[in-house]
Amino acid sequence: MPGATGADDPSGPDGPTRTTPRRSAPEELLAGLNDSQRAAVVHAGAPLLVVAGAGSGKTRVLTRRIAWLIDERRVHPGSILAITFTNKAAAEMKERVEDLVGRRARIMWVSTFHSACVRILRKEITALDVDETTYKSNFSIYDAADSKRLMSLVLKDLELDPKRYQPGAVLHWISNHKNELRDPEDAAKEASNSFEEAYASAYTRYQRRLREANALDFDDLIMMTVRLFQTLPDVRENYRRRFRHVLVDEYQDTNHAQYALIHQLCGHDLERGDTPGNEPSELMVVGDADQSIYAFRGANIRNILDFEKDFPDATSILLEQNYRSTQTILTAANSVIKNNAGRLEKRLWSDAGDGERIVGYVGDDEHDEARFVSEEIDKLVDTGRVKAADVAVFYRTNAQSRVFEEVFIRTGQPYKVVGGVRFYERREVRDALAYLRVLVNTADEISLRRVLNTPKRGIGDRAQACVQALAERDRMTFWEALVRADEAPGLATRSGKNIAGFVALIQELQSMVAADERPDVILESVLERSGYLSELEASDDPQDATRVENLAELVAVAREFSDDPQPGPSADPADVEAGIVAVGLGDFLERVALVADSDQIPDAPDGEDAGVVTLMTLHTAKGLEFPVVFLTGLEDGVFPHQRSLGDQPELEEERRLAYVGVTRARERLYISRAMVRSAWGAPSHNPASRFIDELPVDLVDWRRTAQAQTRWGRPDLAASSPARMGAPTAAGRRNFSAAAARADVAAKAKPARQIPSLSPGDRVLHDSFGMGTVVALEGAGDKSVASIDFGSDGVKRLLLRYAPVEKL
Ligand SMILES: Nc1ncnc2c1ncn2[C@@H]1O[C@H](COP(=O)(O)OP(=O)(O)OP(=O)(O)O)[C@@H](O)[C@H]1O
Ligand SMILES: [Mg+2]
Repeated sequence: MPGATGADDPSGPDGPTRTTPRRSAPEELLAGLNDSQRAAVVHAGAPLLVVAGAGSGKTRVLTRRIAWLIDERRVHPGSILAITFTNKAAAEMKERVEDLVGRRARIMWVSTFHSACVRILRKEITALDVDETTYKSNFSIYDAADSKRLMSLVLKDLELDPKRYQPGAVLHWISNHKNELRDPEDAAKEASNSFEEAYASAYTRYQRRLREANALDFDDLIMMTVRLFQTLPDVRENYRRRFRHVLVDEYQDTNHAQYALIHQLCGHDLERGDTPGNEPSELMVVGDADQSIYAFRGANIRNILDFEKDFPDATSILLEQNYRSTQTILTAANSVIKNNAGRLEKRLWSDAGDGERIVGYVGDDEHDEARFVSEEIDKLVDTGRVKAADVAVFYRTNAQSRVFEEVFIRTGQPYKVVGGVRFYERREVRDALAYLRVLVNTADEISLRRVLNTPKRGIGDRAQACVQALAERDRMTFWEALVRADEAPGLATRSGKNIAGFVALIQELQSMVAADERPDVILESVLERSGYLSELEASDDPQDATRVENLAELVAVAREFSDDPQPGPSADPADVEAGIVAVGLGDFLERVALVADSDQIPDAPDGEDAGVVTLMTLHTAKGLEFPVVFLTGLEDGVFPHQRSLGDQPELEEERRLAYVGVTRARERLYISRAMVRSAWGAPSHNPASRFIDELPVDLVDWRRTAQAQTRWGRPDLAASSPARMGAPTAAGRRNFSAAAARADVAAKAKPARQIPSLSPGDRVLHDSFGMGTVVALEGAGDKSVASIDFGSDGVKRLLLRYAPVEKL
């Protein structure tokens, strides 16, 4: 009887008393758990590792164990520390425990590593000596933007060339050191070239300025807590005595500093040996090495692989039944992840039945893909068995949300973007649009001021105040005053020069507008000539890479606008009738303003609206589950991400991300990709993601494949001859240019048929013969011939250059 295990546990501060009224019977706490799960819930003593694949109930077990500790083992809730990966997950866990054991659970610590450390440091930091002084307990916490501003000052102090030493890059380097618990001295010792020496001196100075500002950055929170425990054994002992139970969810994503923190808390004082009261705290960690997706933030998959080495007396429990997904979804996930080397094979199974097949779709472009997703959601909701809130749309990078947002805005489908700022609210998108607004309207002072010193070009607040004074004195606009800045009293010569440079930049760009240059071309020039783009590109900060992606997305929006001329939203009906279209920069801004405005509709509050579809990146999706999941943008170069294509470890991390994505789905999984996707420059034609190739063919029901496009493509695409553009029919008028221009783009982008690289045994899809298996190959390059077995159609020898076959 499992309940007996914990009944005599003496570790809780309350002792093994039986007088407290019990809220749940032991059987209630163990209901709905299988034997291995029960074993994990009731386990007492040695460190416990629960390793198991997605959806096997790790989080459920962790939550139940907390309830079990409180209810059955009489552990005081205040002596429990549970660590989750996000604050949202923490809130949910707390709520669930409260449901089980009542309000007394309120005082327990369920939080992220960062929040737990803040709480500890607020109390203890005054005791910690930091370079012969101390922090005050009301320290500030610097977010990424604050840290960056501070680093810019540091680099200026050190007279480091801002072109060679980007604040983001230096911070990223420092962050890596902090995650490894290396202080500035350690970093300096390790520096192997003058570049790193400069970084190390920036690190030293950055820490000093943080301390002077009584501020800590995010990584400091963990590092300082570890240092606190290392240097002040008394303080550490207090926390060891306090937290008799430490539980960590998503353990695979802890980095070294977090790992060290857990060790500090759960170790025991060797000097005192096995004396009473010196027992180590009970530790339980749960995780799945296959879901480790934060290596870029220093997460160390070894932490989970080495757990048994680090804690020699540890107990491991394996969970093998998946309760989340259908067998089809699970088989798909397993067959993707098994392509990673050096992992422990898991036998995850589900008795939820095979369920629906996976649905696949190949869009002409990303709009077609988004349209498919949106229509499919409508259909599902119409059946009455699925609510919009059951549906999640996942993508690899934030920028990809834009196309989905636009289609949902158009169709009136409420949606929320989780863990990301909506596209048109993003700082870089607003900056870029502010530049364009200035070009069209220099009187737009807000936009002008927004871009005046963005990127930094040495036009500070003082200089701006001088220009402002001139504008007021001579009653002109701020822009006019900028043009005549040399007359501004008190303006430093250097600032004057910088202002003149800015004015010249804007005037030069304005001449493009006057020459009716395409908005996308203007936007690209803005980003390049202003130095905005190069600053982001030179940065090592992953956030800046995201910004570059978002700007690429905005350029794509502008290019589409230019390629797809339509009457302006507020055009005169007579102009519309005459087919006059809006193509200028002003028209573009008008169109964007309207989309961006509907973008401001507030999110429906969580859980209150069954009609809201959830959009999020794959990284944000960790730990969650949805009845219906759309996994989009499955293209090599998108997902797996471009960066990872030539790099095995990075590619494996992308594959784990794919595993996370697939395993979020409970009942239905959709996978999709686009033939042509717009980003910088020409639309790119990405091959199918290798993760699609890794799925078993028979599990996917392709609603539309790459080849099918020519046969069953939309009629507007088939009729893509430019000659038809001039003579729209009345019915087709509103959209004629859209379809024609898009078809034109698609046609231009489609290269001559690519010869698929095949090997015997590969499954292929042929336009007329359907599914087949490659049996032999001969010849090379243009002369490659494949013998393909099409079942009842027999074996055919096909010249691959012409054969409409696609590798599956
Ligand atoms: N024994 C069980 N009986 C029925 N349902 C269960 C059982 N164990 C877990 N579940 C359900 O299965 C789903 C997945 O559980 P949970 O989220 O705890 O898995 P997990 O291992 O933490 O997954 P992930 O690796 O994605 O974080 C949840 O809906 C949970 O309620
Ligand atoms: Mg979980």
